[in-house]
Amino acid sequence: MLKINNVSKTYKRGNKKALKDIHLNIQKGEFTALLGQNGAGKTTLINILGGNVHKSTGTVIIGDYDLDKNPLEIKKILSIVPQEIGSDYSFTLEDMLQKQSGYFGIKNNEEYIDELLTALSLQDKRKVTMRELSGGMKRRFLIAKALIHKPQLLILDEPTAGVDIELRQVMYKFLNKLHEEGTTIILTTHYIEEAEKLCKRIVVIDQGEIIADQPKEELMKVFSQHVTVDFEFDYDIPHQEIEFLKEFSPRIQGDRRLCLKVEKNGLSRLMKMVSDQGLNFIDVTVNKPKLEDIYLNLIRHDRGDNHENIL
Ligand SMILES: Nc1ncnc2c1ncn2[C@@H]1O[C@H](COP(=O)(O)OP(=O)(O)OP(=O)(O)O)[C@@H](O)[C@H]1O
Repeated sequence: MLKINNVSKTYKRGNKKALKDIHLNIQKGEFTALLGQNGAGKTTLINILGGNVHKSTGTVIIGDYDLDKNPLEIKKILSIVPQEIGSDYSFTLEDMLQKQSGYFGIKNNEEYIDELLTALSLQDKRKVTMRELSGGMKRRFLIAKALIHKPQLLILDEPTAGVDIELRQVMYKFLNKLHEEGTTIILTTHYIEEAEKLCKRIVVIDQGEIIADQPKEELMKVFSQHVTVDFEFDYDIPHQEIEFLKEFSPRIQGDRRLCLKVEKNGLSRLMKMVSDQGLNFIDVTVNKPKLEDIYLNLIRHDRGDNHENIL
């Protein structure tokens, strides 16, 4: 569905290399998360796909079309929900969706407009103008607008930023339904648990490069060889008292919580060491890594950051 080959982008201003030789191949029907810190290059990549930024090198094929040769054909099968909420403020939602249908040459689209507004909990806002919507409603409306021509590939750039939890659930349900119906979806988000919940494949981009690209389950499996063990104390932990735990990358949180990283099969050895040493903790929890931990680990590793340990 999407083939990105050797794509790089250097912005003239500041001679900034925002993307460095990106390769990405996404199959029809996949639901992919594109994760990365601020400034990683996600929006640049999305803007290239949307034809708003010219790539410096490389090729992009969407469906059967080359972005450089058939941009108009691509507009029919790709839709991007942008981060910024800039839209025409003086029309009602219904009017805007009618106009958008007309733009794609679709007539008598009332039924689908109704379906979209209902699925995104906007049915009672159809006669309301954009100006009168809250930020979260505007975001949901942008999704409706992007879907009016039933695109095969939908890219959402942080669709749930600033949307409250309940309405995020409405959006998740809707995105899952689209995925089940066969739409290929790429989602960027800063809510990692959102990617964990929705997406089947995780792509991590850092400083303009793809540093991870794996099915979510595989990524989680590789990293779940390790668990974190948190010991809680009712006194401030002196560093010399935990020197013997050096091999478990100790971190102290808030003076009284000691976090250790341990291989799953090393758990009982750790517990024995702690007990032999007579460490006087009041609580202990064992946590499997979440996607968020894995993601932070990948990014830190890529940057050669290793300031996790305290000893
Ligand atoms: N028009 C531009 N001119 C010059 N540099 C730019 C331009 N747009 C983006 N950049 C730079 O390119 C890099 C990648 O930016 P980009 O907006 O793609 O990141 P991002 O991953 O989308 O970040 P965020 O999560 O904050 O949206 C950043 O260093 C940014 O400062």
